[in-house]
Amino acid sequence: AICSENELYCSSVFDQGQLENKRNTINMYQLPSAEQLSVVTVLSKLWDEKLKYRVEHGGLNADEAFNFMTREIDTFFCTFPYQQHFNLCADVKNNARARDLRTKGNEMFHPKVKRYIEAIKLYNESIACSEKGSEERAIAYANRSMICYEMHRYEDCLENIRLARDSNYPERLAEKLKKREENAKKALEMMKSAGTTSQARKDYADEIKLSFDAHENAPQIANCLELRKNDEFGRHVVTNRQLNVGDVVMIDTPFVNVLFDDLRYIRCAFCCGERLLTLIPCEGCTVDMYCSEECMSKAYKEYHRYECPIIRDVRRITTEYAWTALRTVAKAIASFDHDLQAMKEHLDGLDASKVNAFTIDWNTATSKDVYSTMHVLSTNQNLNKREILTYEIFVATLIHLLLIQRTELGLMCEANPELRKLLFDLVLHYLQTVRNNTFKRYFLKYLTSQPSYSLEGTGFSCYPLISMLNHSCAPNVFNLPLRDHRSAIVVIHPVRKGEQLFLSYGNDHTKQSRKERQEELWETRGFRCRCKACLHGYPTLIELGGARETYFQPSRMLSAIVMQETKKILELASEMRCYLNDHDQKYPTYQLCLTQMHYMICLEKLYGFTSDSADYWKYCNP
Ligand SMILES: C[S@@+](CC[C@H](N)C(=O)[O-])C[C@H]1O[C@@H](n2cnc3c(N)ncnc32)[C@H](O)[C@@H]1O
Repeated sequence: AICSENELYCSSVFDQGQLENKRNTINMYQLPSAEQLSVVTVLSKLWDEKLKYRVEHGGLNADEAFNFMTREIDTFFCTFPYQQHFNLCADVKNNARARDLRTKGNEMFHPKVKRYIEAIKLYNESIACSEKGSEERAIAYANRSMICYEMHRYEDCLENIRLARDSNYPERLAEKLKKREENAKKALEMMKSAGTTSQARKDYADEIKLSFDAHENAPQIANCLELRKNDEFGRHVVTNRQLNVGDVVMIDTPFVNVLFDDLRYIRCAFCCGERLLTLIPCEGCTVDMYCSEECMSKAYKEYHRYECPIIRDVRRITTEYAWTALRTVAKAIASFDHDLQAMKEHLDGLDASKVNAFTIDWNTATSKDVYSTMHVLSTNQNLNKREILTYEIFVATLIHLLLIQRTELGLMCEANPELRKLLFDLVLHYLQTVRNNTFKRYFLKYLTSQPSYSLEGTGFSCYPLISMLNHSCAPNVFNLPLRDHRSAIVVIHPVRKGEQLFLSYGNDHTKQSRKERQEELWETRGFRCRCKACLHGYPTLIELGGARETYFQPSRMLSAIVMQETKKILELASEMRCYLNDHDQKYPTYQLCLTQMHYMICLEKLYGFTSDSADYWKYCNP
């Protein structure tokens, strides 16, 4: 209903061409759904009617414009029926919906269909929607055990049987479950005596380590790295010794991590591990699922108590950037033992010019110290287009209202306007830092159609140390997400003593033209790139002579590497490393660029997340 109402609303305000323009203007937020679009369209109307005219014709300076926009948006929320318009409502468990989802799962499980992975995802959603201790939940667990059995995952099958019983599995069906349990135990015994295991077998390299001694105050940084500052790049990291391809110079732990929506019923919301056969639900919302009670309790303690009552609405109507900002606020408040006043005093005394991830002593750092390094990340607010800033104020106002209305923060701020304002400032601040300092994490997803793997996003992460690295469209280091949540910075192009380390923020000269990169970085991150590739006009891979198919079919390129055993990939990576070190002066050539890409894929396979799905498909249809 909201979609058609919204389209109706839009068509009364804009013609189709204008509407397209609005969508494009804010396309860096990658707004895919009609519900998210409705935020943009409401905002567009507001922007066109009031803000744009005043901001552009009112002769307002930056501060005045900011205050004017904040006031106007505030007034808008006081008068506009936004609750109905955005269909905002508390997230409650719903057994009828859980039953519907389970029925759809059963259709996927049917012997003629056998789409087990789809069935499991539907059962997981059904479990997330069902009430605690309900028959709906118990049956969904039992159905999941049935699929585990079919996939020869007997330990997971037994775990689901246990979960079903704990959730009051109905007596009338108990016999069926008992039989399955006996069969699973027998099959497991047989496997054990045959020396095989029913669970997925993993083939990974040993844990990655720093290639040099660590900094005295920071065990996660090689002691050759130094933080500098200049007008051109702001803060940046240089090396005081030569670095070669393969050197590992940082291993950073993200301050926040969010999982993308399409993985919600496949991976743990806290540790991001792929656990689709045994996920358990948060009891407060229908959004997050976890691999264990331990992850669930850590998530709740670290951030979820503030997210739980609002996350479904926030996810529905905003974007990944907004969820990441919300999580940052929640984690920040938790770092101060949920004492907003203490947090305010800390922030009032914080000298942002003196604090960063290189100045604190990580050996003794408290959660407040770590939080401070996040708080001082750059925002580029001065460079932001006014329209983007308006969008951010709009989303911050919406999230702030939801936090006040539905979480314990409402009570904390009730009698204290200063704390209420602090909360708004924090949401807006993190919306801006997140856009500037967030990095996408990847995993190798199994593709049944090839069969092979492709690199897919798992979610967003924001790091204290990695955020000090600037961008280059021809980067010399690579951000490698590790399986334990952390990320390693690995050299992919030799860096001479005194030179700066550069990451790619996702815009590489091999894939995009200079114009495309410049525009995208300006739109999404708010800066004009002045890297070597932009200054010297480095060509794309296709311009360098690459065959179109090789480039546009990365999965084929991947399969040759990724389907190999770990030992073989280690050998390949070693050969590639030598080639990249020996020929760096010739960069960029087709062979060097391609080898660099292949080298990064080897690292992903050796140290990153790989989809477990490869192990399931032989028992079912894609
Ligand atoms: C993740 S932060 C990097 C650290 C940042 N220099 C600082 O002082 O906090 C990203 C910001 O650094 C600046 N930056 C990064 N790469 C750049 C580049 N190639 N050219 C110009 N500015 C860049 C931009 O302001 C960008 O928004």
